[in-house]
Amino acid sequence: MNGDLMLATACEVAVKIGARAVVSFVEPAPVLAEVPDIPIIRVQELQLDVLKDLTMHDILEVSERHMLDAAVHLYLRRNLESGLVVGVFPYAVIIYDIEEGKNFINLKDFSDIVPREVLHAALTLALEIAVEGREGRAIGTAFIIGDPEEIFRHSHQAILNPYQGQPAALRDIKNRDNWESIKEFAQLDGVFVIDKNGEVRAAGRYLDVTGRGISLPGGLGGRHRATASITYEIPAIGITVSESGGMVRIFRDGNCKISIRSDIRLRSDG
Ligand SMILES: Nc1ncnc2c1ncn2[C@@H]1O[C@H](COP(=O)(O)OP(=O)(O)OP(=O)(O)O)[C@@H](O)[C@H]1O
Repeated sequence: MNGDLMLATACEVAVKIGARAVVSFVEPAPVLAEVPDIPIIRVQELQLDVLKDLTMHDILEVSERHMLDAAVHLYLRRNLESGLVVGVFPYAVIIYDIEEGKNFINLKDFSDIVPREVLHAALTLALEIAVEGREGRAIGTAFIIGDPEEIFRHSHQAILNPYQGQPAALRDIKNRDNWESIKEFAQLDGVFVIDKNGEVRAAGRYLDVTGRGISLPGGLGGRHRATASITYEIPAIGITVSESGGMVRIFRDGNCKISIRSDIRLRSDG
C-alpha cells in the first residue's frame, strides 16, 4: 500500500517536472490505478531492507548511490543521457539529474583513444555478459581497445585466434548481431583485442605486461592487473568483466576510472 502511494506520488512529481523516467526501487511492484505517460523502470533485486534502520541522511545517501548505479544502466541500455529522472524508494522520492551524477560515465573522457560509439558498444556488451553469464554461470573477460599492432606487441595468443580470417562484417562490435559469438568466445581464456573502428581483431590473447605503474582497487587479481597494466604501457582502454562479483570496470592510464555494478535489473513498464 505504502509502495503504491510512493510510486503514484513519484509519477505525479515526474510529470510536473518533465522527467524522462521514473526509476522504482519499490518491491513488490506497486499497482497504479492510473498509468502515467512516462516510462517506469523497475530496478529489481536490491536489498533495501537495511534502509529502514538508518537515519534520513543515510537513507538519502544510499538512495543516491543506487540512483547513480541505475543511471549508468539507463544510459547504456536505454540511451538516457541527460534530463531528470525521479527515483522512488520505500522511504524516499528523489529527483535526480542524470548528467550531474558525480560518478556518471562520460564517454568523452575516453574519446582521445576510442570513439564514443565503439566504447558504448563494448561497455553495453560487457554489461550484458556480466548480467547474463553463460549457461547459468558467471564469466569473466576483458576487452582491450586501441591500436591492435601495439596491443599485439604486448601479448601473445593463448589459443588459436577464432577471428583469424573472419570477414570484417562479422567482427564489428558495433553490430549487435555479432554479440552472440563474442559472448561465446568470452568463455575462452585471455582477452579480446579491438581496434578503434570497433573490429574485434583477436580473442584468447594473453597479455604480457609488467604490472608497473598501476593502482588497483583491493582484491583484484591477474585479469584486472594485466588490463590495468597494458593501459599504462600504451594508449589503450581496457574494459573488464569480473567473474567474481560481476563488476564491469573501465581502465585507462593504469587506473580504474569507472566501476559499474551488474546486479541491477532494469525492467520497463512504459
Ligand atoms: N595476463 C593476462 N592476460 C590475459 N588474461 C589473463 C591474464 N592474467 C589472468 N588472466 C585471465 O584471468 C583469469 C582470472 O584470473 P584471476 O582470478 O587472477 O583474475 P581476477 O582479476 O581476480 O579476475 P576475476 O575477478 O574475473 O576473477 C585467468 O583464468 C585468466 O584467464
